[in-house]
Amino acid sequence: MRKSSLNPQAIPESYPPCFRPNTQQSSEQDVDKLDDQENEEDRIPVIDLRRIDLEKLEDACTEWGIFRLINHGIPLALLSKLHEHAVRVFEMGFESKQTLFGSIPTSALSYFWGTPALTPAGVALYKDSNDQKDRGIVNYNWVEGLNVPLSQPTHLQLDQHPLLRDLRILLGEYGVHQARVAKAIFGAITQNLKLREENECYLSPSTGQLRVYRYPKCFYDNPSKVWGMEVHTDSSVVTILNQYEVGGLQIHSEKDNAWIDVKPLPNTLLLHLGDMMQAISDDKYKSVKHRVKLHREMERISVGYFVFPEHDCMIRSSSYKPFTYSEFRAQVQQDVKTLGVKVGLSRFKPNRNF
Ligand SMILES: O=C(O)CCC(=O)C(=O)O
Ligand SMILES: [Fe+2]
Repeated sequence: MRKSSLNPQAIPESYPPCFRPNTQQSSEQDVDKLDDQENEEDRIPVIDLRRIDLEKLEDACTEWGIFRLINHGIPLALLSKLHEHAVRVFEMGFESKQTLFGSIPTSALSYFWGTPALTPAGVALYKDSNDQKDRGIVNYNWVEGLNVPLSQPTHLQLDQHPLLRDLRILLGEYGVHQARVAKAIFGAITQNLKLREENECYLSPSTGQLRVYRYPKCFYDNPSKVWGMEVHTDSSVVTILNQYEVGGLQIHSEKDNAWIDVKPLPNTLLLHLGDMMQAISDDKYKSVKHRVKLHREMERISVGYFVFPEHDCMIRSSSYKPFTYSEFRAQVQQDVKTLGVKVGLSRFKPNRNF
């Protein structure tokens, strides 16, 4: 697997212009927040997928909202081919990527940058604003991404683009594994939470989607002002993340009231609980807050799998008004457009007036 084998001259050409060096520099110099904290003990729980320990899983869900998964059964060769193809796609010139992806239906694959918020059609969603300055360099999330809905085999629409077609085929294969892993974990959580059979619609594999991200090297001279991805919680039931070998992900530990670096460990996946899981569990489990920091010297590739409830499945709990995932998503979209941020579950508290 290539860590950072790109020709340094070629890098800026493939970056969106505002992530390139010398586009816009801040006046302040700042301490470097980018260095990994070495030697810190790793306390994130580990769940063995071959033999799920229900008690350990319950502790991980209530205390952390995130855990590592080992023995996930995904072939290493698939993981490394996926990485290699992703690097090659992102390495293309920025303008070429825009032209290429502009010619492909977003239902098959879409390219975005500057924000992880997308419309249901896979198009980047920004705050409504007449003022382009609102989208200054520090307001962007320093990330480029590919969004791939897994519901239909759409690689046939990519026949004109062998690299993308091959990437889509690999993602299809990876998606099958991700759905298997999510189902196994959700099954175990169902037992722990004693959910009833009528709650089967809480996890719908047909809603699965993959995101492939590239976080650029940070050329900005004030890195503490910019994030690869700003603090957020995921809207999903669960998210499964592969951060390969370059770290950057940080989670917020409610217990310690502190940010913790999530170090990459070889052949290990991370599972986050999302907002829908928080609601399903009646706030017993928490949707974990997380963010991604950048590196000066290294790019970072990660792949996330997100799975949701059936869109019209009613989520009932004593902590929130009954709502469907479609309603939740529509509210998030409206908040991102009008406020620039996701408000999330608190919108659905029983006594909340909008
Ligand atoms: O790239 C990562 O490590 C995290 C991505 C993420 O948090 C997201 O897509 O919601
Ligand atoms: Fe996330």
